[in-house]
Amino acid sequence: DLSDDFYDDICPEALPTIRRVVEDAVRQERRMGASLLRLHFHDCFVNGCDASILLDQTATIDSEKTARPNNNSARGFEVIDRIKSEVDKVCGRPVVSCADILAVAARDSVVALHGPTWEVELGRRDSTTASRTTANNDIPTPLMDLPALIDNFKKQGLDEEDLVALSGAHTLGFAQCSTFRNRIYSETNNIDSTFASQRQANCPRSGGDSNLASLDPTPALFDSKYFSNLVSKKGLLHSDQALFSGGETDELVKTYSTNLRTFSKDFAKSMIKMGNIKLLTGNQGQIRVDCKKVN
Ligand code: HEM
Ligand SMILES: [Ca+2]
Repeated sequence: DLSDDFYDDICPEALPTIRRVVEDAVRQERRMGASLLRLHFHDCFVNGCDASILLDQTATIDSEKTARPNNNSARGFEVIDRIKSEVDKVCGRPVVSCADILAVAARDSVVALHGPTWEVELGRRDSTTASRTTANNDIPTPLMDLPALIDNFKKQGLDEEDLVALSGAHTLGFAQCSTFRNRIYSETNNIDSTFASQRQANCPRSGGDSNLASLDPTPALFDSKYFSNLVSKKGLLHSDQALFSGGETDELVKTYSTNLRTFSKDFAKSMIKMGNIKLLTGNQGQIRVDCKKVN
């Protein structure tokens, strides 16, 4: 249903415009690349990649923005709005969907932070609904163990290799103290003790909930440090370390920890797969004029 040349005839300037705005935003704040990548993930895991995450709360819209995984956490919405208005301007009319913008912005963000590129399949349409409940239920939590993560991804049609490769997105960006406090204070087995005390310095037992720590040592560079960190028991989230904790994904983590080329190739492949979860196409849904609301 999708094709990589979907906008070539109707608006050839669409993709270069998205890239320009993303590059601009990442130049101003490198973390924005991570945030945009995560938005696409949180969109796709809730009823497919249909830009449902962008809808604001109304009498009829059950906004996902305040769901637990997104509230005070998901960011980059203003950049998406800027992209949408520039793209609609250059195209002369609203022909590019918000869901496609999220998918392309995620790819361009990875590229801007020196990661791999891939062809984004295009032609997604935007939803007319959102679901806070589904966001709460279907987006994985940082407290999950390996079997729960595998199960969670399986429900989206993604396998264990996708889980490991896509978790490698945590080579970019930051997490708040509240998401890893339990790990650095209460876990003893599978955590490097020096790493735990270093992280405790900026994440007290109580308070400082939103203090940030980077998910790997190089949060603005797409590299394999996330995986080498896991091998040395320095994963920040419980769910990160779960991928290297004596289970069936250990071998793949080890492979990625020393092989950026393999990780990059598999990441790109799994991003395409994630970007194809349960899409609206053809005349389903709509092309929103304003990504924040239904037409
Ligand atoms: C495997 C299950 C996953 C869990 C449990 C998880 C959980 C989390 C948590 C708790 C944070 C920190 C949020 C905060 O403190 O505000 C985070 C950040 C992030 N996640 Fe994940 N995540 C997962 C998979 C993914 C995937 C598949 C992607 C993208 C393909 C992704 C991309 C990111 C990025 C880029 C950040 C940093 C965002 C920023 O700095 O703004 N994550 N994740
Ligand atoms: Ca990194």
